[in-house]
Amino acid sequence: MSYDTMIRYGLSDAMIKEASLIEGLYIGRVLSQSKDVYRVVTEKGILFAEVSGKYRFQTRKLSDFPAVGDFVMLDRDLGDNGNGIIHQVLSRKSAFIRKAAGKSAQEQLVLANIDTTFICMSVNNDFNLRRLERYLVLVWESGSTPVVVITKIDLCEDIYSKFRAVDSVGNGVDILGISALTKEGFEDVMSYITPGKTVALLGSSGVGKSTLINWLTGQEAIETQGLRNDDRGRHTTTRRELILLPGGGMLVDTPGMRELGMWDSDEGLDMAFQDVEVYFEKCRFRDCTHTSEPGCAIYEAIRDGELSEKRWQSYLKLKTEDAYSENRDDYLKNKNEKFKSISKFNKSKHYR
Ligand SMILES: Nc1nc2c(ncn2[C@@H]2O[C@H](COP(=O)(O)OP(=O)(O)OP(=O)(O)O)[C@@H](O)[C@H]2O)c(=O)[nH]1
Ligand SMILES: [Zn+2]
Repeated sequence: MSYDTMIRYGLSDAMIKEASLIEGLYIGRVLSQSKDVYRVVTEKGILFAEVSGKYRFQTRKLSDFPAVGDFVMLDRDLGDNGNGIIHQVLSRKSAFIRKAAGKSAQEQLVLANIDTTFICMSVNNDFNLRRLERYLVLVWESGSTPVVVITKIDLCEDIYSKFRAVDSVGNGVDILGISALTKEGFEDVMSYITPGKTVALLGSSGVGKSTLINWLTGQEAIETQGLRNDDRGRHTTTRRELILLPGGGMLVDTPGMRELGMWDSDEGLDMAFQDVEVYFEKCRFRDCTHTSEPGCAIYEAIRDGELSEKRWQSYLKLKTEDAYSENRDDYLKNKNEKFKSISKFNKSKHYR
């Protein structure tokens, strides 16, 4: 079977392998969702679909239901004879989960299979390192890789200082500067949105996410180009919808941080605060609580100005809220390769 279209939409070898074990069904990817109805792209076109009755009945956790970005197994690949039926969701490589207060069974999937998440922050009043730290944890937790995108750099005289500030909390994540006005940074952004890759945009209202999407899509989303479109009536692009760019990569807007809720384990936090945690093993006592013990490396680092008191307070605050990430090793491996090319731009153009 040929999967050319689906591969353009990010279908991985692992997913093809997983799907090959399931007989008589077709692969699709969820582009958008409206209540229980999913808009799904398949090898042959775009159709609407719903989960099967059995699926609905057997699924205990909300987050096991399909969401935007999921690859699903359907009973058909064209919508000529009514809505398709989704029987299965293929294993996710990353997932943004909305934490509901209380029971984990109520956790809801917001976005799946995101490769890179652009944390967008503008140079003006939106610029806030404490919030950025939270975003970083949230993204690590999802299993996708964060990239900090500083927007509206045309409004800032000293972009170098912004880069350094972000770098002080980013622990080596890639940092880009863009301006929709001067068209700066386009290539750097596009270097992440390559064929088969899915990039999500995260950031507060007004930082320029829609502007960036319009800029990258050249005003018009072309996801239906070369495909049958079984949509009745005209399709207009809405929030939280996968958009296929002319060059082959995909883009999706996310709801704000508040809508995504908080987190519930530790790994994302560890990843985002490596610069803090490096001191822990230097404390004199193995079980140091970093409060009043003699020989506490955290205390000494703050005293000597190596670690900022604010940074430590952020860590403590977020630690109680917890975080999670599974892709730490992958990231570190990739980063070393990617860093060579990307940071060249940042370092040469903005840092110095
Ligand atoms: N100077 C300048 N203004 C920009 C730039 N990008 C966006 N803006 C302006 O910032 C404002 C907000 O941009 P949007 O793209 O709507 O921001 P958003 O993040 O999509 O905001 P929400 O739709 O509320 O989520 C608009 O007035 C844009 O014209 C930029 O690069 N430079
Ligand atoms: Zn200590």
